[in-house]
Amino acid sequence: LRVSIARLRGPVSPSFLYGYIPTLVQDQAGAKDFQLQGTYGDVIRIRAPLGENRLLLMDPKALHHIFYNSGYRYSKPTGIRVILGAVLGPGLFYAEGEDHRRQRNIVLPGFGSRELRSFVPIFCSYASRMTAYWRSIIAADNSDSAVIEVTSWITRALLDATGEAAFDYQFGSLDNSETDLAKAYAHMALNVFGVPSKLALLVLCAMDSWLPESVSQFLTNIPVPRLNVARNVNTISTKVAKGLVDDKQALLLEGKSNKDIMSLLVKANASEDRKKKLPENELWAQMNTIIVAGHETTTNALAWTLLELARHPDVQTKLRTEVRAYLRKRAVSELTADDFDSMPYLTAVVKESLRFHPTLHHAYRYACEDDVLPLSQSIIDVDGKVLTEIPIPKGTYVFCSIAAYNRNKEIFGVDADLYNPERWLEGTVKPRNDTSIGVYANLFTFIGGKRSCTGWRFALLEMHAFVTELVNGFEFKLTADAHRIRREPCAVVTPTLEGEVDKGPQLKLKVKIAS
Ligand code: HEM
Repeated sequence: LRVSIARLRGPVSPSFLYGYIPTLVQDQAGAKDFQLQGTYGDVIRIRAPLGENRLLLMDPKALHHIFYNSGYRYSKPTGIRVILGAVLGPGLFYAEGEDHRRQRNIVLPGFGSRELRSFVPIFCSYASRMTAYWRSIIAADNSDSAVIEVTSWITRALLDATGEAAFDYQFGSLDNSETDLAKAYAHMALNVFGVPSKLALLVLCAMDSWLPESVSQFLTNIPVPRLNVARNVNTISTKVAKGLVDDKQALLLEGKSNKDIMSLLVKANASEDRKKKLPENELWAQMNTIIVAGHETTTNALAWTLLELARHPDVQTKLRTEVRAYLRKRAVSELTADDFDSMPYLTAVVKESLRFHPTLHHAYRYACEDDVLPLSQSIIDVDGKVLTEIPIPKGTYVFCSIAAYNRNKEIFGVDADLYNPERWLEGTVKPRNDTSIGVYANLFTFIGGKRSCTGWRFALLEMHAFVTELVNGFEFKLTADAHRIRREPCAVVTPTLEGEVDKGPQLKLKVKIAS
């Protein structure tokens, strides 16, 4: 098969030096993907700096091949990896190949369904503590409503919930936003990964495609503001992690040990079996990884859910009616995971929010060997040749578009571009089959295969707990500046306000005590 990815169709590059990369990544998350998908289909050639060809991919079969059939033959690109390594250390996000397999086998048992279901009371309790603060803000206004910037509250509630569930540790950031850890994490994604300048993108592309890994590693030591933030987060969170590990080790020596994820990791660290062992730096890195992967992602997933509820009052009312009818009938003080499963519209709203606003809009992959990608639908290249598969040379960089896959009309229905939870109840979504992607509901949101999100059940339980508490207690309405809300691409898709991006994450909603 004699085709080169250079002959695939794609947008014209505005610059030889920078290629199309700034246009792709400086726009709002997913915006260019949706536009290009409409013009070129599910496989798009993107020019990178100096004429390099990359792929923007949303074809289901090709993505299934990369994530399910290829083992570790597609790795994370070096630039992204070494920066993640600088923030989080050599944990799951950073590791590749055998290191990754070993780490994942040790970490996964902590994320089993039974273990996580036992965390539901913790999630419900932090949701209710957060809403108690909201009630006092509203009461202080002497009214029945107030405008609240919801992301700063949710992020602290989830930092605390993650700390208690995963590490049996109280971060206390809901009660005190000035703790070192809460301060380090505030705005971290935006400050490290927020829209980079053209020059920064050029350096990142060089790290990904041309420079040896050792040089890229060295470059992460350069004292520029973004990397200073990354290193600062790593220093502070590693200090907390070391303290925690010492505490858990002391408990273990006394023969006491808890069921939280950290206790499990510390036990693994004490193992004599090399395959089950995590060296200490990897142990600290897992904690950093779980905190960052755990709370930034779910915070934004919840923020986008509240925004869509404010945009769709009919959905919000229907959801509140279901939740209240169920809570009245159940009349218990503590909800369980089974209770969430008994509210189908709640689950439909959560699924639709995760589909429409995947918190990570791209997964970045790099072909470590020559390969051939099978396609769901044939494509036509610039020479008019019909292709049913495409050869991928070693070293090809692939932007796997989670955002665009989640809007595939064959899978999610002809109105996939609209927010509509009913699709999950009306049987519109194609049932899962052998070539489906994703660990949950046919969604690519948590990706799939060997590197799928380990915390997807954790996130779902948190989302169900928080949405139940929030819609039961409050009505959400848009404020006058809602038209300025941006889907800011900064590793996780974060709401910001046009013209005020430098102020950090912002989602202001009118929050009214629900009648
Ligand atoms: C709505 C919330 C969440 C979303 C959308 C999400 C999404 C993702 C995605 C897309 C990846 C793969 C990234 C890649 O390989 O390029 C990932 C990995 C990961 N996630 Fe999540 N995540 C969420 C919540 C969580 C939570 C709550 C935790 C832990 C408490 C967690 C822990 C992890 C870890 C440890 C990895 C690395 C897995 C590996 O490489 O083996 N995530 N997540």
